[in-house]
Amino acid sequence: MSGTDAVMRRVFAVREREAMDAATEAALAGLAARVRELTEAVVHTAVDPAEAAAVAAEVAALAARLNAARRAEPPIARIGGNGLVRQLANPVSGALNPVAPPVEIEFTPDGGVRTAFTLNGVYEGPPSFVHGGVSAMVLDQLLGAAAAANGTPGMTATLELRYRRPTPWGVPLTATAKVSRAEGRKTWADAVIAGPDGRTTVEATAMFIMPVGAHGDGGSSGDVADGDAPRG
Ligand SMILES: CCCCCCCC/C=C\CCCCCCCC(=O)SCCNC(=O)CCNC(=O)[C@H](O)C(C)(C)COP(=O)(O)OP(=O)(O)OC[C@H]1O[C@@H](n2cnc3c(N)ncnc32)[C@H](O)[C@@H]1OP(=O)(O)O
Repeated sequence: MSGTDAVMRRVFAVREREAMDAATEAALAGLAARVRELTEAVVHTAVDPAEAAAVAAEVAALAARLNAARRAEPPIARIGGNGLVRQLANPVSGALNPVAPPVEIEFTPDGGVRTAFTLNGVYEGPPSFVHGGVSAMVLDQLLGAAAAANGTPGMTATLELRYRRPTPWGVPLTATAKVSRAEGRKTWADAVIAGPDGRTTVEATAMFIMPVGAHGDGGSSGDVADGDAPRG
């Protein structure tokens, strides 16, 4: 069992949530994808006020249909049979969360992580560019995944950002992250986002700390971290 698996067992399996079956997961991922389209349509629509009000009433009715059966907490899925879980509604990478772009993170052979993604106008900050807080959110997740890939996951303790150039929305972006150092409960990692021309737009450095409860003292941190478990 890897170090990450061990932490996952201690931290994420603490509070039992009912795991979702694959068929429900696929159906809800499809729903979330349509809601992303809806959100994008809401941001860009130029319909008249009466039409906007009519659509609002339909959307309210749809929310009521979904609320007819509610989970108390966001959904998880089990990985294998050993208590490991994956958070399906993570706000960065969760396929079941319409707020997530989603950013799909791959683990690379060099021990780091990478992703190729596009952010649409929903994530605009300065006109025609991505909101800096959205870039920070993507980088926090990516850096956290790099720490996990290194077998030394943790909670974000510090996150430092250097915005070198504006990040455009609506074009293909790439991002990578890798651990630079791990010492005791602390792990440092670096990440960058690059535009379509390959030039860096944002650089980030983070330090993650593994909570004491997750460090084999038999206790628990009492809650589920907002990470998304590595696939597989
Ligand atoms: C947990 C396991 C996760 C597992 C994940 C597995 C799979 C993942 C897969 C896929 C990717 C996941 C991607 C996730 C991405 C998103 C992550 C987030 O958004 S996390 C939410 C935001 N962060 C918080 O809310 C933290 C809030 N803070 C805390 O919970 C604590 O402060 C914590 C755990 C960070 C530290 O608490 P203490 O009680 O363990 O720390 P003390 O024992 O006081 O200090 C230990 C050492 O660390 C330093 N330290 C503590 N906090 C520091 C800080 N904020 N900055 C700098 N140094 C700090 C101290 O000075 C001390 O240093 P000296 O050993 O004396 O040298």
